[in-house]
Amino acid sequence: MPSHRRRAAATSSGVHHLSDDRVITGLVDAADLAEDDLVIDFGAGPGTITAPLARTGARVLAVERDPRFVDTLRRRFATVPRVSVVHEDLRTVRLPRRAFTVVANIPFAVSTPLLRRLLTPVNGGFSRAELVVEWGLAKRLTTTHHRDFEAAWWSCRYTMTVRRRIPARCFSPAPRVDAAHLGVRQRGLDRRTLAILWTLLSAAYERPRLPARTALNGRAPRRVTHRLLSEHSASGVHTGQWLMLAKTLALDQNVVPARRFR
Ligand SMILES: C[S@@+](CC[C@H](N)C(=O)[O-])C[C@H]1O[C@@H](n2cnc3c(N)ncnc32)[C@H](O)[C@@H]1O
Repeated sequence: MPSHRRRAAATSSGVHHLSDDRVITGLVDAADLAEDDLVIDFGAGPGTITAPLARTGARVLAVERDPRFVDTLRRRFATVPRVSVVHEDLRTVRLPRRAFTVVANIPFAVSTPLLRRLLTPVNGGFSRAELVVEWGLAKRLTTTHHRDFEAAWWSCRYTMTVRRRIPARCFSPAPRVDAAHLGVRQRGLDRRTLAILWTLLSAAYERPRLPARTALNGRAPRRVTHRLLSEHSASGVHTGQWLMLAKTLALDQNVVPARRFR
């Protein structure tokens, strides 16, 4: 699509295309894809990121909701068998069971629904991502203390790193706020540790005003929670402390995690 038409389409649909080649290259390079890896470009638009992803030799799923972009993508990649264009909503499209990577610049409004689909389940194929997200969201995700259960769960399961700040001028048209290139990698915790982690976090965040070690009474031995946690409530506990506690308890066969994971 010529750039003036892309700009017009973007403005009319409120989408912000990446227009800075260094940012696009940074996203694709950071994904470190090997031939035949599976990578998903959610919100592929006219193929800004799809094209360099395809050049890595990986197999690319370009997911796009807007039929005009879907037409563009189908024409542009008609002779590239490694690219499959999927005309679906990223919030509901079926996700692959085999291991996959995500590299995407999606509208800020659907960042959290997408993260929820990728980072919450324990059985999915998702392993890592290089994402463009709103700067404020990136800062909230990469802090070490979390106000809510969901963000705490994500940050215990995945390392999340701001690789760079992306100024608004790197998009066309420019959004009102800056963005971030966020890298996401699985920590590779085993299933029992994950189950215990879930049990601990849900119990502590259910009673957010209590010191976490009090909220955990009955879920974990007091001698361990009192040694590893201070008087802080759930949001005052560092991600590293949650991980240490879960790994310690995973070694104790008397600790039984919540039913959901058994
Ligand atoms: C910010 S643009 C990015 C386009 C391209 N990836 C780029 O970086 O230039 C976001 C794209 O996501 C698409 N989109 C928005 N909501 C979507 C949804 N729920 N499911 C799939 N695609 C969506 C828009 O149509 C648009 O093409």
